[in-house]
Amino acid sequence: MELPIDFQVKMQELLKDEYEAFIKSYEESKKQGLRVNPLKGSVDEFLEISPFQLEKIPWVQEGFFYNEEERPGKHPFHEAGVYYIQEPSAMAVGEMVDPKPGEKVLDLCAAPGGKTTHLAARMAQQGFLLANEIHPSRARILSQNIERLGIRNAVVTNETPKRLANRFPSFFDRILVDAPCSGEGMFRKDPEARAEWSLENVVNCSLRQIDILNDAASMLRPGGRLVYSTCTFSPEENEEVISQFINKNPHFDIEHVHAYEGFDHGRMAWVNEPAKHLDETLRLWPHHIQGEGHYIAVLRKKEGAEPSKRQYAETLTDQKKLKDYFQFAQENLHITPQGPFLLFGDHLYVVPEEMLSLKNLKVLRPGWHLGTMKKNRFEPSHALALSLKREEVKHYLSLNQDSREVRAYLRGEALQGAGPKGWYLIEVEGYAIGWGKLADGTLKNHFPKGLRWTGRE
Ligand SMILES: C[S@@+](CC[C@H](N)C(=O)[O-])C[C@H]1O[C@@H](n2cnc3c(N)ncnc32)[C@H](O)[C@@H]1O
Repeated sequence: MELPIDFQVKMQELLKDEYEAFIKSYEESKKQGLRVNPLKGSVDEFLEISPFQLEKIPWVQEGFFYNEEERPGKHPFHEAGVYYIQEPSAMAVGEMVDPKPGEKVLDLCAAPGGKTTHLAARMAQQGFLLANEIHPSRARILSQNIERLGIRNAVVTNETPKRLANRFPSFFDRILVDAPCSGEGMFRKDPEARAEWSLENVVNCSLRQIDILNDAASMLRPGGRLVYSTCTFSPEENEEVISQFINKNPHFDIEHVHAYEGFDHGRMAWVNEPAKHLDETLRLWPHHIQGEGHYIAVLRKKEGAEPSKRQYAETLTDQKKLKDYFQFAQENLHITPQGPFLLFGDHLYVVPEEMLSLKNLKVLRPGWHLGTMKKNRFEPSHALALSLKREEVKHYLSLNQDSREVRAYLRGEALQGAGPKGWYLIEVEGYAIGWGKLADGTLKNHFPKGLRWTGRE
């Protein structure tokens, strides 16, 4: 593998005796990982039917290594959001954020959603998760992944950190800044990261990271936890960013976190003015663990006063407008998702409790999308299907993972069905994968056109 020469020289100077082991790791193949989504079912349930050879990743509750020749991204389980494919080291970050159900959590640089979906798993559908991404096309992918994983309590925005900081001062219990970086830790995985790398870009990245971190810090409530992570090795983007930030913000401390076997610590000697406890931050090296390079710092804001005035989101008060929705729920569901409701055009959402007003912000998903108010009827959304369990619906059709029908459904074909008319939750091995609408023995396919397996087996 061809690595930039300046990068090699720099790493040799930094790592000295360790350099040889480090550079040798580039000859080994990268490790692949998937994280089971507990919002869909337990790890044990999945292991009983998993067609993949899995090996536990020690540092994450639901994480597994899988073999290179396996293709979990092309299995119907992927469409059902049963797992998220994620680089194993990256899974350590969500574990360090460690959000709890009911909290207010911000993922500031969130696309494509690896860490957001991990945070959502820990929050167990309770609380408010704001997932933000600055690039519009990446924000759309983030939003799709949130839908696929069946997450009910997330809002997706496409904003700059600055504009969010103005709206959410001292608000969140936990914030993740998974910062845009020079990507040195992904060289083994991503040829583009190798091609784009330069010493100058490392410096530019560090300047941007400081700005993002400052904005994030202002959105954290007193006593809250802020996690900063990168997938790069350069001290300028890691120990240096954290030292500069802590030295200028004495109301923040670096927290001690558990280091799993093979995890290393931030290097005091790599910066001029190291912050206190900088050696409590974590470094993950590809020659010490089965994963790519990462850096993680966990910070805590000291206790202090919180702002008293907040402008909360305006939600729907006149539920008469929702007659068709309630009728749909009565006919097809055993539950009736309750508000706070929000109508965004014709689209009906349930917004997370305690959500502030999003007026004038670019919002892709203001909450749990239930469906669309059509003329005299309600049409349930794909997001609703993917977030439902069998016991929550009146009708379902369960397909086998190897069946011809499941592939036909994913291609957008109609299926045969028998039973009362109505909306059927289509499942693969008990995991919801989309809607079908039954009439006269035919289940009309409602798997979204943009997601269909056209041209695929
Ligand atoms: C390391 S990636 C995030 C990966 C993501 N957290 C995950 O686990 O899937 C960093 C993200 O920051 C975004 N970004 C780029 N410039 C930014 C800026 N100035 N402010 C905030 N985010 C930015 C990038 O578009 C990118 O999606």
